Amino acid sequence: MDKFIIKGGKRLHGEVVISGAKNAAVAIIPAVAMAESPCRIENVPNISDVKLSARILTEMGATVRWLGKNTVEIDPTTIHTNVVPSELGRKMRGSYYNIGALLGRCSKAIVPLPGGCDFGVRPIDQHIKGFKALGCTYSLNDGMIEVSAKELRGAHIYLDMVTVGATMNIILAAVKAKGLTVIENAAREPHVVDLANFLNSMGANISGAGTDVIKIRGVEHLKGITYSIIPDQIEAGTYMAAAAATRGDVLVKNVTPKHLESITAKLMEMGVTVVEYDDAVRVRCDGPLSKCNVKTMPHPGFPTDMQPQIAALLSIAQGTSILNESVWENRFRYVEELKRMGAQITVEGKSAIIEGVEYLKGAPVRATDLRAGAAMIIAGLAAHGVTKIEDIEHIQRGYEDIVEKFVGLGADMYLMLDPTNSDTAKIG
Ligand SMILES: CC(=O)N[C@H]1[C@@H](OP(=O)(O)OP(=O)(O)OC[C@H]2O[C@@H](n3ccc(=O)[nH]c3=O)[C@H](O)[C@@H]2O)O[C@H](CO)[C@@H](O)[C@@H]1O
Ligand SMILES: C=C(OP(=O)(O)O)C(=O)O
Repeated sequence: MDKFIIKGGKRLHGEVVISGAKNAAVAIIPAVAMAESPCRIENVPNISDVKLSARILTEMGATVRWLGKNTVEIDPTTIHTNVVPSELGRKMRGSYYNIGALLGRCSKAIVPLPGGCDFGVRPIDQHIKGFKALGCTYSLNDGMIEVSAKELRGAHIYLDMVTVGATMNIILAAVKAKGLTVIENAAREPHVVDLANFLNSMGANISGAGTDVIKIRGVEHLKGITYSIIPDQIEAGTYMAAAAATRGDVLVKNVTPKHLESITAKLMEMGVTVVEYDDAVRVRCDGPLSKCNVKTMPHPGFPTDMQPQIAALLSIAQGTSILNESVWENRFRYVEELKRMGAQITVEGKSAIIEGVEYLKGAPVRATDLRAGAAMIIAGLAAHGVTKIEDIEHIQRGYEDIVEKFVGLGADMYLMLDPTNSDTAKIG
């Protein structure tokens, strides 16, 4: 089993360049299927979820060419099927965006139930409700979702809860539907806006992305374009938290500071200095961290995808902090791992009560999911002694060159390859 080995206690310093946003890329790549000519996508994060998204299109007949590490050219005109291969689609969450994109392309999609991080039940009923409102029929056969329509028609859709996935999937399905679609109670995350900007550049007519009412007027044609994906808010937040945890001084480059405001606000409440520039933030921490209460919320609230990382930080802050998870039923599985390192955390329902300790101690731990893994890295970097992190394939779903980036900041960290693991080569 491949592992990350971290010898803690090094103060991070220097500069780190943030990659493109995973949760934008995994929607934009399937969306290319609707274009009538090739698209070139730039600032694509080189991570396993994105490689899978591209492989799905390749398997469906698209011509996919990587031009270097972070640019991909996709010719969708050769796609010859509306079926997403089950063994690929099941491995990631964002594969569900193939439903909306294939509906837009050919009014029919057969896509496996998606995978992704395990937070308990992750329903997609709001996606289905949206597709039905647009005139689709739906069935589930052998783990494959089948959605089709004779003709997609615009509709007024009220989402029962703020959901990123349903908002983006309905946008995709509605872009070429006849007439006007209105999504109420829409998600406002930066990746929702990025998808809408991408589609509008192709010729779509979407307004209101970034607010809770999004209007989509159907168009007949979408053209191929060149587009650059926004920086990853969560990757940036992870390096910000790591800088704070190690009492470091790090310039986090290629970010949109506006997208980081909720994270910046909490770090500052903890006593960290954060200076914003046009497309960078400098994070410096000299003294002890103070306790702070955090509640995760849909954007512009504090992102749930930063919840484990902030827990690692609060574990070594002075005083008792309350961390409340309001998006997912069960996103505290990593707490048992942090406790192996000496963290004092009690979970009560959807809250974690964190009593800060003076320092954590290195230990063998598991990355129970993607951001849980990021939290283990932050804890390991700040801890006394050596931390060995297993199940790192979760981390590689969402962080490009994570070892190289942390080593560039002065971390003592390396990837220990398991020679018997044949998947290692594929992660790349
Ligand atoms: C690939 C991707 O972009 N993943 C992100 C996306 O996941 P994902 O799109 O799966 O998350 P949602 O925003 O849809 O889920 C938010 C909440 O709504 C509930 N819900 C959602 C859909 C639905 O049909 N029914 C329903 O009940 C979920 O159980 C959850 O409690 O947004 C989450 C919330 O920011 C992030 O943690 C994930 O990183
Ligand atoms: C939960 C996440 O991803 P996914 O929805 O792809 O599992 C995440 O990015 O933190």
